[in-house]
Amino acid sequence: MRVDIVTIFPDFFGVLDISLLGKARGTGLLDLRVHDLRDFTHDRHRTVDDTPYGGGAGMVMKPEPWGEAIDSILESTDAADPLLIVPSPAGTRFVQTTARELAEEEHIIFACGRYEGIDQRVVDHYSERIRVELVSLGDYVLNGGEVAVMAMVEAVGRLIPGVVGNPESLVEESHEGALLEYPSYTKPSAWRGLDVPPVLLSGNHGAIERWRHEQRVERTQRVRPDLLPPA
Ligand SMILES: Nc1ncccc1[N+](=O)[O-]
Repeated sequence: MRVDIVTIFPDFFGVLDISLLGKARGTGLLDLRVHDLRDFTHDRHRTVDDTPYGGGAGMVMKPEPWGEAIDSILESTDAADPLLIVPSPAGTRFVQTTARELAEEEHIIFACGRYEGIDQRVVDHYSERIRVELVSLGDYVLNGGEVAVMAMVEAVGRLIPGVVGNPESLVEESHEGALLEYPSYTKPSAWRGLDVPPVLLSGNHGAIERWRHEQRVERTQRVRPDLLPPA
């Protein structure tokens, strides 16, 4: 999979050189490229935004640099059907099924805009040429799309076959099914007066599986009843 990120804060994504995603980049499983939007400006101040037509607070990102940046990426891709994702609070909610769907994509371009947004014509122009999706990480306000893209790249990247060593560890996770995951324990069996639930030390795999399922149901009912199928 190829992923291009366009941002005015390219250094923000330096952290993607480490850990699992860093390894995936090294082995070619993930071709991640970060672009500085200001490299697609031509004025001395490398201007990327301006005041909004119609008035109002904040600044809006100018369409021209975005057009040049996205055109340059599209001109360099082998993908038949690249997807442009614009993180936005006005987008559809990013959930685990979104991550799974995106993990099947050949080429994703992430456009990190400021919260005030990118000139609407960028979305309108590219919607005529490729798939464009506004995606929201959650109902809160960030100053820009970078944090959202970091989360999305991690959630998607770890699902790419070969990125996570043991695919088994991807299965019993929160949000894979409707239920949240069960609590986990490791050595020592006693810590600060707290013991590991004895069933987990019993070696009785049937009992352990039953206990784990009960824990998932109880936790989901307590924390996220909205995830449970209607009774
Ligand atoms: N919540 C957000 N706020 C600003 C930009 C992007 C956002 N998001 O969720 O993708």
